[in-house]
Amino acid sequence: MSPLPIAPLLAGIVVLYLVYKRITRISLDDIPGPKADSFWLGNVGKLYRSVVGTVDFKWQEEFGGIAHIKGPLGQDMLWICDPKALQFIYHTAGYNFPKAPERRALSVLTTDHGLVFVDGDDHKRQRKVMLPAFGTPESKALFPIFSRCAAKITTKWKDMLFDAPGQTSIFNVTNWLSFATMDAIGEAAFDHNFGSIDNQGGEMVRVYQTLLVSTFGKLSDGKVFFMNMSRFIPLPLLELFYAYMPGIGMDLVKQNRATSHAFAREMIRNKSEALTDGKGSHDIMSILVKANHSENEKTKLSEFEMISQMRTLLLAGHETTSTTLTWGLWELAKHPEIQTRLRKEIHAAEAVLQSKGRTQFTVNDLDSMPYVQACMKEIMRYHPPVFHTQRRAGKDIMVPLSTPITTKSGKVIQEVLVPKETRVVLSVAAYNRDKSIWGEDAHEFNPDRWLNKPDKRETSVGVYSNLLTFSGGVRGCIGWRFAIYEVQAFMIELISNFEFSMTDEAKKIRREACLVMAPVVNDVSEGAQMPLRVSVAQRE
Ligand code: HEM
Repeated sequence: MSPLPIAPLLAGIVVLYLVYKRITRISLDDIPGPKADSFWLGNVGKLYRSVVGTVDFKWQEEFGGIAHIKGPLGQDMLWICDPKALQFIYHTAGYNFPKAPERRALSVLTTDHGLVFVDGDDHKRQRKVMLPAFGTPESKALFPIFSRCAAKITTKWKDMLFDAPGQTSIFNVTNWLSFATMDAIGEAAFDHNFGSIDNQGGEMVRVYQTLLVSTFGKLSDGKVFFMNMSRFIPLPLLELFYAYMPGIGMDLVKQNRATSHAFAREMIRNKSEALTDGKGSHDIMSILVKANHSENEKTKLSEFEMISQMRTLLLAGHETTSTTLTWGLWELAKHPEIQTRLRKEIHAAEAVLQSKGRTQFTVNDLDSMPYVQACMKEIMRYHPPVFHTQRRAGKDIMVPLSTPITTKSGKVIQEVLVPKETRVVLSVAAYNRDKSIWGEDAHEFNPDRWLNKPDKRETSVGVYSNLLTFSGGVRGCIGWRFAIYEVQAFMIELISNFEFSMTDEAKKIRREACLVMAPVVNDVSEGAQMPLRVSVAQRE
């Protein structure tokens, strides 16, 4: 047969196939959503780069719990904050809503092939080895370490304030909290003293301190476009590309990788030797090394996976808690009446402690400080460090909604059929301000809401207190217990000893999207900043 008739025949088949696909495709076109800002970036340019929450809150007000948004070149995406839909995606559907490969490739930059990166069976296997280190008793046992690290800041700041006029000065508290939480993760996870507070830095702090801000802050149009379109590049190729890509932030990524790998290798060697000598310790890494030794070959983690877990813990276990504490101190500086009430509760609990001849709080004492817990929860609700998570539909899947929506064609629907491969942005920021859950004052910072909270909620989302701050389901934050004890230990120590107040610079602070939510005064290039006035607190 001559090739000539074959070409039009093939072209005809392709056209027919495309028409067939177009006709039979599941369409999201009837779901209301914002108009795309541009064809090149759709809605995601604004969503990823605006002050955290501003776009989410607007869409939540306008479209409710779900909106059809556009990615680059007209790609269909969904933006979701509806409680039932989130509950379904995180919990019920589980691995049917995996992470998208283009997002996983980004996490390789900072955490290699650790728990944040892996999916499916690999994720199940890694999580099984990790879980024993993050139970309730294991996390509670870390409380004294957190209190000790917090007390180091007290000693340092009191020394610095001793000679300051009026015993008051302006500190960039975010730096100090970053040092302290680095020391805390060092001791808790590796039984290692980074000495960050003592040295006000050190190599490990240097390679972590501005990592997320320099790598993911102020994304250019090109980066936003590439990050989304890279879904069409096979994952191994994409990883290779990122590994050699030059650019702002990439030098730091490479230094971070080299430094943290060297540290991780040494730690794993030490822990394994200690285990062989019968001298196992109780830090997270020792528990992991032990769990990994006793597992059978098929479920074991490789050396590279162990190194990856250490990088994962260093980043996930330090950046998020220091960010939470930073935003918390900002809110307390903005609300002196809340700060004073908090301090009174802590001082009263300290008096009881002393009357019993004790000097250190334990986890059990936290029950006697309900306002500390209420403030911590409100900080976590109001300023979730991880403000979006993203997933892709692994198959065509029906997602239920708590609140029905009216489609563009006028139908009222209570579930949405999500086509396979659709990228979904799950808005932690918007869910945490949902008025149907938190009440009409959801946009106000009000710790009292936790003290007057009704017992029953309709749909419980998230691993902790119906907040989405730690995500939920099969990929919920593994370190949430660790985090709540760490944040409380720091709050108790710092509020007991210091008074925080606003500065003119702090009034300009905005919530910058840098993968986590960083406080920025002027430009991202200046790094995260939280300049607050710090004074020694008075005792009655
Ligand atoms: C306030 C502090 C923290 C916040 C707000 C937070 C938030 C989150 C969120 C939202 C996720 C899910 C991401 C997703 O679904 O895509 C996550 C996952 C994770 N977090 Fe946290 N986290 C915090 C502290 C910690 C700590 C202290 C550790 C460890 C010591 C930790 C380790 C992890 C790990 C390993 C994952 C991956 C879990 C998985 O995929 O199975 N986090 N975290």
